[in-house]
Amino acid sequence: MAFLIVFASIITIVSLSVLLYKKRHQRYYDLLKQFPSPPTYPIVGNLKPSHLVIDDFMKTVKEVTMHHDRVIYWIGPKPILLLKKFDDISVSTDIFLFFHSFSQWFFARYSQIVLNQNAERHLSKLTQHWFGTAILNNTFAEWKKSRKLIIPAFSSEMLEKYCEVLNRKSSALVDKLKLFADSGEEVDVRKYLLNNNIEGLLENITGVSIQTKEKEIEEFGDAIEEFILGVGNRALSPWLYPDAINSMYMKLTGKIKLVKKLHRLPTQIVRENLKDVNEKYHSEKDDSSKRLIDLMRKARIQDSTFTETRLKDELLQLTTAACDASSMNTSFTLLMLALHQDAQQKVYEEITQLVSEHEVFTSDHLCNHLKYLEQCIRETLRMYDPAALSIRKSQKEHVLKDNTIIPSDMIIVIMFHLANQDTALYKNPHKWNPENFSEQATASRPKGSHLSFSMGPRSCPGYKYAILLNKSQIAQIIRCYHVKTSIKELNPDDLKMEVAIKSKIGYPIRFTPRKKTGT
Ligand code: HEM
Repeated sequence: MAFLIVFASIITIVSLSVLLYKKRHQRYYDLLKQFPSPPTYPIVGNLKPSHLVIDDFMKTVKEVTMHHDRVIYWIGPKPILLLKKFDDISVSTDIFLFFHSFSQWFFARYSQIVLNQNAERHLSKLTQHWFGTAILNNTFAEWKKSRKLIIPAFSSEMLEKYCEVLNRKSSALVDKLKLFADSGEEVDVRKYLLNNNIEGLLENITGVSIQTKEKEIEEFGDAIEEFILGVGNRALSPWLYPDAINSMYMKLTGKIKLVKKLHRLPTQIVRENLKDVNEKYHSEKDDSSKRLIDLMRKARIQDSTFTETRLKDELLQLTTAACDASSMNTSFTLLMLALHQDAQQKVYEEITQLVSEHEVFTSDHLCNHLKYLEQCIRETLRMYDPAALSIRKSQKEHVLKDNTIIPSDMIIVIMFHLANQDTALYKNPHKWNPENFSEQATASRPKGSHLSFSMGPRSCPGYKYAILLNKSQIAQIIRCYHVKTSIKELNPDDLKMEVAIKSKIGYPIRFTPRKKTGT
């Protein structure tokens, strides 16, 4: 009798579990039917061999999303939702949308705005092996702490202080380019910009010049570039997802050396600045400083989860996010100014009206002036996004504006780059036109529709720093040099999409001293 009762109980529990599992997943699969999908094949789903080539990734995304704003793409049995419409993904501050989303939340406990709700990045674990664990790839709870640590270091008050270093570094960059200007040689500027950005950011973070570490900066810059390529490759190679296999692959291919190179400089900086943390902090008696290194010192004392290793990882991830993206944007903007001589002349006139020949740029110049240059920078960001996409996982169901429901537990690829090319927002989205960011044109679009820095809780904390840095570099270069390029135009086929949109043909620029040309 007892046996029968146990047996019946087991059968009931198993049956109920299966039923519940089916019920839960039934809804998931029913909801997927709302979205279009390309024709699928057994086992592989929508995956084709050409889709796994990193250089062709942009073609794949465009091909898959060509006819629909929302598409389900099957990688084998795993569905991924691709979104490219601003309305679906962004957090508009428009009053109508605010009330719309509030009523949705109030009545349905859902929200249609993906970026506002999904703070967890998907595939974060794939980077931890190389990149440590910090703001970009930590768990939700730990990410919140990282963000709290970093945000005050990029407040408006701190940004004003950083401008002196930015201007000094940009001036050093102009001096470096003189070598190429004298020889008349065309040069790919990106590498110089990346190293210049690293030097400036680390000086602003620590308050100490790291100019003496030229070799280490160069090694770090190379490692950042190699790392970004490696992560893109791993994301497109599911067989490398298990850490053990990836580890073996890295050892066999010698990529393990890259990890050492990537961590060497941040480790040195954290060790030099945070050893004897208690004495240093107390002796300085300055607990109001918002410089990142001081915030890190305080965090080290007050919160045991901020170990030396974690702070090193925070520094590594922040520097990587900041310097690579900014160097891409300055490179593309210089290339655009070289291709659009009329815009370059306008930028030059704006600079010469603001400052005299040898006058040093101030924080006021960078923060409050050079509006046309800023339009050129923003338009370049829109067309050549340094962060083209983000991958999130929905934590709960989301109701979109037209009542379509995104299932919970869904991997969502948010295509910032395609959202920035929307014909509903920009008349001629594939043409570089700084007037897209004139005051009038900006006011005519919904607020928050330009997504190059993302929106919502995981948006870029360094966006103002990025604009100031790029303004400082370009203003100083254009004041001294006339820029030209041998490229006739940049076609879609000349571009590739890693995490960033990049030029396959580089960023070749010829610098001619202004006095020689008389312009
Ligand atoms: C042109 C330059 C830049 C662009 C286009 C850019 C773009 C972005 C975007 C789109 C995201 C969010 C990705 C997502 O939603 O998943 C992001 C995140 C981030 N950016 Fe930037 N960024 C730039 C420069 C900077 C700078 C200068 C800094 C620091 C000084 C910085 C630090 C970060 C950090 C730490 C995150 C992660 C935020 C988080 O996960 O909460 N970025 N950036």
